[in-house]
Amino acid sequence: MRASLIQIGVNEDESVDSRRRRVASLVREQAGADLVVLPELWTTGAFAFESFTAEAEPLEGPTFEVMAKAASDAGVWLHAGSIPERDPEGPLYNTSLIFSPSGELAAAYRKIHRFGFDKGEAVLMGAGSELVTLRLPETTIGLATCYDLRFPELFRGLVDAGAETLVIPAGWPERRRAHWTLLAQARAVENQSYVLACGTAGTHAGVPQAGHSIVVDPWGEVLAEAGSDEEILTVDFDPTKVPTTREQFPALKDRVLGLPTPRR
Ligand SMILES: O=C(O)CCC(=O)C(=O)O
Repeated sequence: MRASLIQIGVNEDESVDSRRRRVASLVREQAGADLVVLPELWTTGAFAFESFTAEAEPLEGPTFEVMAKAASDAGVWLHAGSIPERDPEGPLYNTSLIFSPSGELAAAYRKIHRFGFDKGEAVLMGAGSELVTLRLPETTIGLATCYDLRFPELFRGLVDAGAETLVIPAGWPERRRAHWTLLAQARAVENQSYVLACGTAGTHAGVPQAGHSIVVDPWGEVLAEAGSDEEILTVDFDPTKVPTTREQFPALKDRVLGLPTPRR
């Protein structure tokens, strides 16, 4: 299976519309890949809090339209990263969109763990509440977004729901790049799954981005890693390695569920 992670740069000197068009043409160039992945909130930048409200769009808004077409033009499964979604009856959400090769919306995932503690995304957006997996022809993907990477229980839930390949768009800052790489490998090893984590390049809202998109196999080996600049990271991987790894080293079967919480 071939995946292309498009690590685009988000810089304020490019309008959201031009970026949409540019990204769509990069997606089209990936014809021949099975799965294409984009970063988190790439229309605005994950740290451009001030733009979230102005640039928020309905699920089936301009990004949806352009990305659905790009997926069908390229004939690829497209994880179109996430958008600031405006729910007509609720708050904004950080929502990932996945399109089939015919341009149909196949899944949407609202980020569960919002980043920022008492500011930014954590106060501007609502929290998703549903785990999302999706069967592709060769693997079942499980969805998570950026800060979610810090919460192993989410990934256990995805594995219980059948996930074999964990796909994680992000706008992870350079300052904590070591955590990004370490956690991507940890999630792969502990869940005996592939991890496809697509970061952002450039600097937006004064926050230098880590880039370093990464693909890790179920044994924890890094198959490919990008640098900090714009880059398309293309990798061929064998999805059958997930069941093989889980069979040959069946640690997931040794989980002890429902451990009592310690007394304080
Ligand atoms: O957890 C981190 O260090 C970064 C998370 C983040 O930037 C995000 O979720 O947007």
